[in-house]
Amino acid sequence: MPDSNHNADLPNVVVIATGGTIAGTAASGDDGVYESGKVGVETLIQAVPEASRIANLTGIQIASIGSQDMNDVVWMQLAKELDRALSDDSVSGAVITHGTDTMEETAFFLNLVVDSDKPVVLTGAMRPATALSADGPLNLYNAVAVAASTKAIGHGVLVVANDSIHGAREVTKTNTLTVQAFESPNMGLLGALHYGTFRMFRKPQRRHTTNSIFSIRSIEELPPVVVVFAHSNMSGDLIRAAVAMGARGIVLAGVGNGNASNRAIKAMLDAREQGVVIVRSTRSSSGAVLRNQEIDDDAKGFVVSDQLNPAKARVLLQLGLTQTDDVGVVQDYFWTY
Ligand SMILES: NC(=O)CC[C@H](N)C(=O)O
Repeated sequence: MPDSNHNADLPNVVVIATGGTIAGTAASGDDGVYESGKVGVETLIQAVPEASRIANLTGIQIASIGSQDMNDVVWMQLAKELDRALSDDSVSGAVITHGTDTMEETAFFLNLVVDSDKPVVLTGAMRPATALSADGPLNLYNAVAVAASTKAIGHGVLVVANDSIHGAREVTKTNTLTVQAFESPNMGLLGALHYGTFRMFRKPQRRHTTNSIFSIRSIEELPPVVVVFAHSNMSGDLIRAAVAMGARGIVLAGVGNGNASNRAIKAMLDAREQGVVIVRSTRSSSGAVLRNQEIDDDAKGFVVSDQLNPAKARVLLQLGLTQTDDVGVVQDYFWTY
């Protein structure tokens, strides 16, 4: 890995690029219309020479996609490449550049399948590389600072954006446009940054990385799991369609306490009879869905998502179904991860 610019006194950090706005380009600095994933990893690294003063950076390009196109195949590649990189004793940590839209899902997936306590930091940008006041360069610099530091060891996979350090389990995208696009609604931040200097406030309580039973070394593919969004006048049609297309799990983005219309609940019970695992999550942006609140989960055989939003509940259910479809065991995963 070492090249002519290698500085033996600095930590080595791998930068794995997947695309997103951080690598996006527009026709001019004030153009909000842009294409994701146009700039390669070497250009991204060269655009932030300050980052190469805090770590030796090695770039790996995994994909060049907007994260709306992120999928299980890229996840497998990404997690296996990350696992390989972190197994190298000379590597201190990794940064993954990623579109912001589904960053929280990829972060949570990696948090559960990567078997290393070295810092893994996802970052991205809300403004393309060519924009006025692009936010990507400082986000990348900050992400490298965290990935290079022993202070970030053992905190699970992190998301760094806009001077904040979030945990993979809690972080969610809460704004479609502004640079302050991420929050951790139930728990708050894990740490805060100021031009690469940072403090960690706490460690995540739930199991992750080296403490997780899921491992990328034993997973080749993930089972089909879909999210169905609840709303007024909801029928059971989409739940029946999910079963017909072969879903092994369905996450309900329920109203309030993870609820849905009688017709939808009836379709969920029919799905259960066919062995489909049902997880009740919520479309509300904070709080938890707990067992037997409004709905008798014990009698119906449903699982509740605790604090995981529907997108993250989908990730844990996919991983859970690689091990079992026993709803008691799956429920335990939702209490512990
Ligand atoms: N700001 C962004 O990164 C969003 C761009 C794109 N939709 C993506 O998620 O990659």
